[in-house]
Amino acid sequence: MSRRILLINGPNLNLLGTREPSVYGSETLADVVRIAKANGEKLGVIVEDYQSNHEGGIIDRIHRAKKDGVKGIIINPGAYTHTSVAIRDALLGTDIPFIEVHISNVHAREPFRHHSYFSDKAVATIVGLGIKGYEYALDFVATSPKFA
Ligand SMILES: O=C(O)[C@]1(O)C[C@H](CCCOc2ccccc2)[C@@H](O)[C@H](O)C1
Repeated sequence: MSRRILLINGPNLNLLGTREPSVYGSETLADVVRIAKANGEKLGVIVEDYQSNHEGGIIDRIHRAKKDGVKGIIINPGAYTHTSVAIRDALLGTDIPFIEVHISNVHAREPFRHHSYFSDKAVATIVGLGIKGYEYALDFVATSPKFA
């Protein structure tokens, strides 16, 4: 059975491509998802996607992932990166390994973006590579024994 991978994007990432192209590029979230699903086909994995502007919605989707047999999560928590113990707890509670992705280099931005509630528990954190970061994350999640 194909490995199931869940791609989660947090608040405001639905605005990708519409504002701040110098920071986040001009591609849209639909582009990110389309590319991920296409790459998933090539890699022999199933990519499910979810985006929410609401913390509880993200938490509920993470809870469902365990029941759904998801083997790996790729998450860009958006601004919840810097605030959400609740989403951290949901991820840890599922025992599903995850990779954290940020489009921008958060470490080169405002100080409040330098801390993540996720990085210390992530298998890896990819920052500053634009939407390519999602592709690199998927390549790893799809092939690493850490996500088998
Ligand atoms: O660099 C990233 O991927 C971020 O997770 C993006 C978040 C912002 C989500 C995207 O917000 C947009 C707002 C307007 C236009 C496009 C994106 C930001 O709060 C994090 O610090 C870093």
